[in-house]
Amino acid sequence: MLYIVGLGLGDERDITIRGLEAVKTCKKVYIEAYTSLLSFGLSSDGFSRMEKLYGKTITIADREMVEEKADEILTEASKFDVAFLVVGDPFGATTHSDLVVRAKKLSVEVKVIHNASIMNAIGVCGLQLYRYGETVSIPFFTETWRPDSFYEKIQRNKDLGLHTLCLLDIRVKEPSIESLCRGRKCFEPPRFMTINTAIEQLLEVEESLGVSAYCENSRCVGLARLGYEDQMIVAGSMKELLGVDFGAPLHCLVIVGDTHPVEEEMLEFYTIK
Ligand SMILES: C[S@@+](CC[C@H](N)C(=O)[O-])C[C@H]1O[C@@H](n2cnc3c(N)ncnc32)[C@H](O)[C@@H]1O
Repeated sequence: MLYIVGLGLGDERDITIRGLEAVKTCKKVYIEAYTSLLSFGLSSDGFSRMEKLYGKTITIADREMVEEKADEILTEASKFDVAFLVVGDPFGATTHSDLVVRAKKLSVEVKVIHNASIMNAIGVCGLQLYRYGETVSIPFFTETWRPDSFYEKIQRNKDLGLHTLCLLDIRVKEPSIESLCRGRKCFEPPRFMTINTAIEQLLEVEESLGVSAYCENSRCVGLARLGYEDQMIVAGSMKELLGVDFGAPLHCLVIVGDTHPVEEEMLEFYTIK
Protein backbone atom coordinates (compact mmCIF):
# COMPACT_ATOMS: atom_id res chain seq x y z
CA MET A 1 0.00 0.00 0.00
CA LEU A 2 1.17 3.53 -0.77
CA TYR A 3 -0.07 6.05 1.78
CA ILE A 4 0.11 9.66 0.59
CA VAL A 5 -0.09 11.59 3.83
CA GLY A 6 -0.72 15.34 4.21
CA LEU A 7 1.30 16.93 7.01
CA GLY A 8 -0.77 20.13 7.26
CA LEU A 9 0.63 23.62 7.45
CA GLY A 10 2.43 23.86 10.78
CA ASP A 11 5.16 21.67 12.25
CA GLU A 12 5.52 17.88 12.55
CA ARG A 13 2.71 17.75 15.15
CA ASP A 14 0.12 18.79 12.57
CA ILE A 15 -0.05 15.31 11.06
CA THR A 16 -3.53 13.82 11.68
CA ILE A 17 -4.00 10.84 14.00
CA ARG A 18 -5.05 8.84 10.94
CA GLY A 19 -1.86 9.93 9.13
CA LEU A 20 0.38 9.07 12.07
CA GLU A 21 -1.22 5.64 12.43
CA ALA A 22 -0.54 4.97 8.74
CA VAL A 23 3.10 6.15 8.98
CA LYS A 24 3.70 3.88 11.96
CA THR A 25 2.68 0.82 9.92
CA CYS A 26 5.08 1.66 7.07
CA LYS A 27 8.45 0.08 6.43
CA LYS A 28 9.69 3.00 4.33
CA VAL A 29 8.84 6.70 4.68
CA TYR A 30 9.59 9.41 2.10
CA ILE A 31 8.95 13.16 2.34
CA GLU A 32 8.68 15.47 -0.69
CA ALA A 33 11.51 18.00 -0.73
CA TYR A 34 9.80 20.97 -2.37
CA THR A 35 8.03 22.65 0.56
CA SER A 36 9.37 20.44 3.35
CA LEU A 37 12.88 21.94 3.10
CA LEU A 38 11.39 25.30 4.00
CA SER A 39 9.01 23.96 6.61
CA PHE A 40 11.37 21.55 8.35
CA GLY A 41 14.84 21.94 6.81
CA LEU A 42 15.56 25.45 8.05
CA SER A 43 15.89 24.51 11.71
CA SER A 44 18.81 22.22 12.50
CA ASP A 45 16.59 19.61 14.16
CA GLY A 46 13.44 19.93 11.98
CA PHE A 47 13.68 16.52 10.33
CA SER A 48 15.02 14.72 13.40
CA ARG A 49 12.10 15.98 15.52
CA MET A 50 9.81 14.52 12.89
CA GLU A 51 11.64 11.18 12.85
CA LYS A 52 11.48 11.02 16.63
CA LEU A 53 7.75 11.75 16.79
CA TYR A 54 6.88 9.36 13.94
CA GLY A 55 9.38 6.71 15.09
CA LYS A 56 10.73 6.27 11.52
CA THR A 57 13.74 7.13 9.39
CA ILE A 58 12.58 9.56 6.73
CA THR A 59 14.09 9.84 3.22
CA ILE A 60 13.88 13.23 1.51
CA ALA A 61 12.61 12.75 -2.04
CA ASP A 62 13.63 15.52 -4.43
CA ARG A 63 11.74 16.24 -7.63
CA GLU A 64 14.01 13.95 -9.64
CA MET A 65 13.42 11.09 -7.26
CA VAL A 66 9.65 11.57 -7.40
CA GLU A 67 9.53 11.94 -11.19
CA GLU A 68 12.20 9.49 -12.30
CA LYS A 69 12.32 6.97 -9.54
CA ALA A 70 8.61 6.86 -8.81
CA ASP A 71 8.52 3.30 -10.13
CA GLU A 72 11.05 2.25 -7.46
CA ILE A 73 8.88 3.76 -4.73
CA LEU A 74 5.84 2.05 -6.26
CA THR A 75 7.62 -1.30 -6.55
CA GLU A 76 8.37 -1.05 -2.84
CA ALA A 77 4.74 -0.13 -2.17
CA SER A 78 3.63 -3.27 -4.06
CA LYS A 79 5.59 -5.36 -1.55
CA PHE A 80 5.15 -3.51 1.74
CA ASP A 81 3.56 -0.36 3.20
CA VAL A 82 5.25 2.86 2.10
CA ALA A 83 4.34 6.42 3.18
CA PHE A 84 4.91 9.49 1.05
CA LEU A 85 4.63 12.63 3.21
CA VAL A 86 3.55 15.92 1.69
CA VAL A 87 3.56 19.32 3.42
CA GLY A 88 -0.02 20.64 3.35
CA ASP A 89 -2.44 18.38 1.49
CA PRO A 90 -1.53 15.78 -1.19
CA PHE A 91 -3.85 17.59 -3.59
CA GLY A 92 -3.34 21.18 -2.40
CA ALA A 93 -1.85 23.37 -5.16
CA THR A 94 1.08 21.04 -5.94
CA THR A 95 -0.87 17.90 -6.69
CA HIS A 96 0.55 14.42 -6.50
CA SER A 97 -1.95 13.12 -9.03
CA ASP A 98 0.87 11.77 -11.20
CA LEU A 99 2.00 9.42 -8.45
CA VAL A 100 -1.59 8.24 -7.93
CA VAL A 101 -2.10 7.61 -11.65
CA ARG A 102 1.17 5.65 -11.93
CA ALA A 103 0.26 3.63 -8.85
CA LYS A 104 -3.17 2.75 -10.26
CA LYS A 105 -1.57 1.67 -13.56
CA LEU A 106 0.73 -0.69 -11.64
CA SER A 107 -2.21 -1.91 -9.52
CA VAL A 108 -0.57 -0.56 -6.36
CA GLU A 109 -3.16 0.32 -3.75
CA VAL A 110 -3.16 3.98 -2.74
CA LYS A 111 -4.67 5.66 0.26
CA VAL A 112 -4.67 9.46 0.53
CA ILE A 113 -4.84 11.02 3.99
CA HIS A 114 -5.86 14.67 3.78
CA ASN A 115 -4.81 17.63 5.89
CA ALA A 116 -4.96 21.44 5.95
CA SER A 117 -3.29 23.09 2.96
CA ILE A 118 -2.44 26.43 1.44
CA MET A 119 -6.08 26.47 0.33
CA ASN A 120 -6.77 27.55 3.94
CA ALA A 121 -5.25 30.94 3.01
CA ILE A 122 -8.41 31.55 1.03
CA GLY A 123 -10.68 31.78 4.06
CA VAL A 124 -8.38 32.65 6.95
CA CYS A 125 -8.00 36.25 5.78
CA GLY A 126 -11.79 36.67 5.82
CA LEU A 127 -12.47 36.39 2.11
CA GLN A 128 -14.87 33.81 0.71
CA LEU A 129 -14.04 30.88 -1.58
CA TYR A 130 -16.95 31.76 -3.90
CA ARG A 131 -15.40 35.14 -4.63
CA TYR A 132 -11.97 33.98 -5.84
CA GLY A 133 -10.85 33.67 -9.43
CA GLU A 134 -7.96 31.67 -10.85
CA THR A 135 -4.92 31.19 -8.57
CA VAL A 136 -1.58 32.38 -9.97
CA SER A 137 2.08 31.58 -9.30
CA ILE A 138 4.68 34.33 -9.27
CA PRO A 139 8.13 33.10 -10.34
CA PHE A 140 11.43 34.82 -9.42
CA PHE A 141 12.55 37.23 -12.15
CA THR A 142 16.10 36.91 -13.43
CA GLU A 143 18.14 39.37 -15.50
CA THR A 144 16.96 37.72 -18.70
CA TRP A 145 13.67 36.06 -17.73
CA ARG A 146 10.81 38.23 -16.57
CA PRO A 147 7.64 36.23 -17.21
CA ASP A 148 4.28 37.98 -16.85
CA SER A 149 1.68 35.34 -17.67
CA PHE A 150 0.12 35.83 -14.22
CA TYR A 151 -0.82 39.42 -15.18
CA GLU A 152 -3.56 38.49 -17.64
CA LYS A 153 -5.13 36.15 -15.08
CA ILE A 154 -5.11 38.79 -12.34
CA GLN A 155 -6.69 41.22 -14.75
CA ARG A 156 -9.40 38.75 -15.72
CA ASN A 157 -10.16 38.16 -12.04
CA LYS A 158 -10.25 41.89 -11.41
CA ASP A 159 -12.66 42.50 -14.31
CA LEU A 160 -15.00 39.95 -12.72
CA GLY A 161 -14.58 41.52 -9.26
CA LEU A 162 -12.81 38.37 -7.98
CA HIS A 163 -9.92 37.96 -5.54
CA THR A 164 -6.60 36.41 -6.67
CA LEU A 165 -4.50 34.06 -4.54
CA CYS A 166 -0.83 34.43 -5.53
CA LEU A 167 1.51 31.56 -4.64
CA LEU A 168 5.14 32.59 -4.49
CA ASP A 169 8.17 30.89 -5.96
CA ILE A 170 10.46 28.51 -4.08
CA ARG A 171 13.86 27.67 -5.63
CA VAL A 172 15.33 24.43 -4.36
CA LYS A 173 18.98 23.77 -5.18
CA GLU A 174 18.96 20.13 -6.24
CA PRO A 175 22.54 19.19 -5.19
CA SER A 176 21.84 20.56 -1.73
CA ILE A 177 18.98 18.11 -1.36
CA GLU A 178 21.43 15.31 -2.09
CA SER A 179 23.71 16.50 0.69
CA LEU A 180 20.72 16.92 2.95
CA CYS A 181 19.58 13.37 2.22
CA ARG A 182 22.99 12.04 3.10
CA GLY A 183 24.42 14.24 5.82
CA ARG A 184 21.41 16.32 6.86
CA LYS A 185 23.80 19.05 7.93
CA CYS A 186 25.42 21.22 5.31
CA PHE A 187 22.98 22.47 2.73
CA GLU A 188 22.22 25.78 1.18
CA PRO A 189 18.71 26.81 2.20
CA PRO A 190 16.27 27.08 -0.69
CA ARG A 191 15.28 30.57 -1.79
CA PHE A 192 11.70 31.57 -1.11
CA MET A 193 9.93 34.62 -2.46
CA THR A 194 8.80 37.17 0.10
CA ILE A 195 5.55 39.10 -0.15
CA ASN A 196 7.67 42.24 -0.65
CA THR A 197 9.52 40.82 -3.68
CA ALA A 198 6.24 39.57 -5.14
CA ILE A 199 4.72 43.06 -4.89
CA GLU A 200 7.84 44.66 -6.40
CA GLN A 201 7.66 42.27 -9.35
CA LEU A 202 3.90 42.75 -9.74
CA LEU A 203 4.33 46.54 -9.86
CA GLU A 204 7.19 46.23 -12.35
CA VAL A 205 4.95 44.21 -14.68
CA GLU A 206 2.07 46.66 -14.25
CA GLU A 207 4.41 49.49 -15.20
CA SER A 208 5.63 47.74 -18.33
CA LEU A 209 2.20 46.51 -19.50
CA GLY A 210 0.19 49.41 -18.09
CA VAL A 211 -3.29 47.90 -18.43
CA SER A 212 -4.29 48.79 -14.85
CA ALA A 213 -4.98 45.32 -13.50
CA TYR A 214 -3.82 46.79 -10.17
CA CYS A 215 -1.65 49.62 -8.84
CA GLU A 216 0.29 50.48 -5.70
CA ASN A 217 -2.99 51.49 -4.02
CA SER A 218 -4.67 48.13 -4.71
CA ARG A 219 -5.78 46.33 -1.57
CA CYS A 220 -3.99 43.08 -0.73
CA VAL A 221 -3.55 40.65 2.14
CA GLY A 222 -0.10 39.25 2.94
CA LEU A 223 -0.05 35.88 4.72
CA ALA A 224 3.11 34.41 6.24
CA ARG A 225 3.71 31.07 8.01
CA LEU A 226 0.06 30.00 8.03
CA GLY A 227 -0.59 27.30 10.57
CA TYR A 228 2.41 28.26 12.76
CA GLU A 229 2.13 29.89 16.18
CA ASP A 230 3.57 33.09 14.73
CA GLN A 231 1.49 33.23 11.55
CA MET A 232 1.09 36.77 10.25
CA ILE A 233 -1.81 38.22 8.26
CA VAL A 234 -1.72 41.89 7.25
CA ALA A 235 -4.13 43.74 4.94
CA GLY A 236 -3.24 47.02 3.24
CA SER A 237 -2.38 48.59 -0.08
CA MET A 238 0.52 47.16 -2.09
CA LYS A 239 2.51 50.26 -1.11
CA GLU A 240 1.79 49.71 2.60
CA LEU A 241 2.63 46.00 2.49
CA LEU A 242 5.98 46.80 0.85
CA GLY A 243 7.00 48.33 4.19
CA VAL A 244 6.04 45.29 6.32
CA ASP A 245 8.62 42.70 7.40
CA PHE A 246 6.76 39.39 7.17
CA GLY A 247 9.71 37.35 8.46
CA ALA A 248 10.48 33.68 7.85
CA PRO A 249 8.90 31.54 5.07
CA LEU A 250 6.48 30.63 3.65
CA HIS A 251 4.62 33.62 2.24
CA CYS A 252 1.65 34.14 -0.08
CA LEU A 253 -0.43 37.10 -1.20
CA VAL A 254 -4.08 37.79 -1.98
CA ILE A 255 -5.09 40.64 -4.29
CA VAL A 256 -8.54 41.68 -3.09
CA GLY A 257 -11.39 42.08 -5.59
CA ASP A 258 -14.89 43.40 -4.85
CA THR A 259 -15.92 42.64 -1.28
CA HIS A 260 -19.07 41.56 0.52
CA PRO A 261 -19.86 43.49 3.75
CA VAL A 262 -18.97 40.40 5.86
CA GLU A 263 -15.62 40.15 4.08
CA GLU A 264 -15.06 43.84 4.88
CA GLU A 265 -15.71 43.21 8.59
CA MET A 266 -13.19 40.37 8.65
CA LEU A 267 -10.56 42.28 6.65
CA GLU A 268 -10.83 45.10 9.15
CA PHE A 269 -9.15 42.88 11.80
CA TYR A 270 -6.03 42.61 9.68
CA THR A 271 -5.88 46.11 8.21
CA ILE A 272 -2.88 48.34 8.97
CA LYS A 273 -4.21 51.21 11.11
C1 LIG B 1 2.63 25.37 -4.61
S1 LIG B 1 2.19 25.52 -2.96
C2 LIG B 1 2.33 23.93 -2.21
C3 LIG B 1 1.14 23.66 -1.42
C4 LIG B 1 1.20 22.52 -0.44
N1 LIG B 1 1.38 21.25 -1.08
C5 LIG B 1 -0.12 22.54 0.32
O1 LIG B 1 -0.95 21.66 0.14
O2 LIG B 1 -0.30 23.49 1.10
C6 LIG B 1 3.55 26.30 -2.25
C7 LIG B 1 3.30 27.77 -2.09
O3 LIG B 1 2.19 27.98 -1.23
C8 LIG B 1 2.45 29.05 -0.32
N2 LIG B 1 2.47 28.48 1.04
C9 LIG B 1 2.59 27.17 1.38
N3 LIG B 1 2.52 27.00 2.71
C10 LIG B 1 2.35 28.25 3.23
C11 LIG B 1 2.19 28.74 4.56
N4 LIG B 1 2.22 27.92 5.60
N5 LIG B 1 2.01 30.09 4.73
C12 LIG B 1 2.00 30.92 3.67
N6 LIG B 1 2.13 30.51 2.40
C13 LIG B 1 2.31 29.19 2.17
C14 LIG B 1 3.79 29.65 -0.70
O4 LIG B 1 3.56 30.75 -1.57
C15 LIG B 1 4.46 28.47 -1.39
O5 LIG B 1 5.42 28.87 -2.30
